[in-house]
Amino acid sequence: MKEPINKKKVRIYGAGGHSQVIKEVLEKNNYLVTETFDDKPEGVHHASKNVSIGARKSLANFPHSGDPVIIAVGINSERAEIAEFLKCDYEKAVHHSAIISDTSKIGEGTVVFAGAIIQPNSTIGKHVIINTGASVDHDNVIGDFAHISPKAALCGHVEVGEGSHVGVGAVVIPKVKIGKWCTIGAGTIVLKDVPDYSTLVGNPGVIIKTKKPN
Ligand SMILES: CC(=O)SCCNC(=O)CCNC(=O)[C@H](O)C(C)(C)COP(=O)(O)OP(=O)(O)OC[C@H]1O[C@@H](n2cnc3c(N)ncnc32)[C@H](O)[C@@H]1OP(=O)(O)O
Repeated sequence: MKEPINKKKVRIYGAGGHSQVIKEVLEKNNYLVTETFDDKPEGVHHASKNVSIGARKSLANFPHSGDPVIIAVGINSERAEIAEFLKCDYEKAVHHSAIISDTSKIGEGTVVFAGAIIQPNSTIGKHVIINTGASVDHDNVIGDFAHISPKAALCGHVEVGEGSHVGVGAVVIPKVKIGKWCTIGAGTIVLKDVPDYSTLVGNPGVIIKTKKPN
C-alpha cells in the first residue's frame, strides 16, 4: 500500500489503553504510526494492530534507529526503565485542544492530552504524562517520568519530583514540593511538602506509606 505523503513518522512503544490515546493524538496531528511495540502480550489493547515484540527480550535486535519513538506505558517506573535501554530519538504528542504557554518547556517523549493546560514559565521533564484536563499552573517544575492524572490541579510554583504520580482530581496548593517517586491518591488535597517515595491520600493529604526503591 502506498504511504500517504507529508506525514511525520513515529513509532509507539506500548500497546495498551494509554497507547490508544497517544496514537489518536498523533494521528490527529498528521503523524503516521509506522510501528507499535510491546513487551507484554497480555497488556495489549484489543484495538492495537500488528504489534511487534519490544526490546526487553532482545535489545540487540531492536531497531533503535529509525522513526522517533513515544514510550506509551502508563506506569512511571516502567517508562523510566524502557527509556534507559532504548537508544532512540523521541517525539512529543500534544493534543490540539491542550493550551501550553509559549514560555513553558516540554521535554522529549512527553505527552499532553485533551484539554490540559500548562501556564507560563513551567518546565515539564522528559517522558511525562500530562493527562486529560490536567491543570499545571505557572512556574511549575515537573520531573522526568512524572504523571499528572486527569483533572489534577497544580497551583503556581508547585514542584513534582521524578517519577511521581499525581492521581486523578488531586489538588496541590501553591509552592508545595512533591518529592520523587511519590504517589498522590485520587482526590487528595496536598497542603504541604511531600517527602520522596511517599504515598499520600485524603483531605488534608496524609502519608499512608513510604516505599524505598528496590
Ligand atoms: C486515564 C487514567 O486512568 S489515569 C490513572 C489515574 N489513576 C489514579 O488516579 C489512581 C490513584 N490511586 C489511588 O488513589 C490509590 O487508591 C492509591 C495508589 C493512593 C492507594 O492504593 P494502595 O496502595 O493499593 O492502597 P489501598 O487501596 O490498600 O488503600 C490504603 C488505605 O488508603 C485509603 N485510600 C486509598 N486511596 C485513597 C484516596 N485516593 N483517597 C482517600 N483514601 C484512600 C484506603 O481506603 C485504605 O484505607 P484503610 O486502610 O482505612 O482501609
